[in-house]
Amino acid sequence: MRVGIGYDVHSFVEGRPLILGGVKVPYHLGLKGHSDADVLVHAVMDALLGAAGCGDIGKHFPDTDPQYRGISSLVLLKDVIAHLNNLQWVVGNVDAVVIAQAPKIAPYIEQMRVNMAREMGVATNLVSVKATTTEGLGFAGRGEGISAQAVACIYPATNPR
Ligand SMILES: Nc1ccn([C@@H]2O[C@H](COP(=O)(O)O)[C@@H](O)[C@H]2O)c(=O)n1
Ligand SMILES: C[C@@]1(CO)OP(=O)(O)OP(=O)(O)OC[C@H]1O
Repeated sequence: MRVGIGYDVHSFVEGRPLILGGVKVPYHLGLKGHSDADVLVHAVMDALLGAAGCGDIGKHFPDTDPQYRGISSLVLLKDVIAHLNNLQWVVGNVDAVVIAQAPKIAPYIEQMRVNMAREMGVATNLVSVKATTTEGLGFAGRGEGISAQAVACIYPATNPR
């Protein structure tokens, strides 16, 4: 069994949708990025890649490559899983936290779990998403952006538990 950690931050901008866990969350601001800037999926991918010792998303999907401009991060997540499966790793579970002062994301968390679990080919109960504010402190508290942290556990395909 191996574990990995992921962390990502994106700043708010006007004129883009806010995509978290593949869900379009209603809000007057979106996140800035080369892809759809889905900070939650990015943290999850980095945790998975880290567990397998395979670097990070910037290595696999460079933000200088036009093919990733505006891409859904769920597509990239599916690619990360294919990469891990090729190396004979299977996902045990993922746990993540979204750190945002606003908007309130609790109503959308179940759909985020469903979306990510579908792309990962695992049961929804193996994908956990939580949310917290920072009680007004720091960049998240000032409403400048959103961060996400994730941990992932992977197993050898030959010994999945
Ligand atoms: N962007 C967020 C932040 C938090 N939540 C939910 O609210 C609960 C209370 O958050 P605190 O930071 O005050 O502890 C938290 O447990 C989340 O369920 C949210 O939905 N969206
Ligand atoms: C996801 C990628 C894809 O080009 O672009 P961004 O949306 O800018 O996201 P970031 O978290 O900066 O990671 C880099 C890239 O892999």
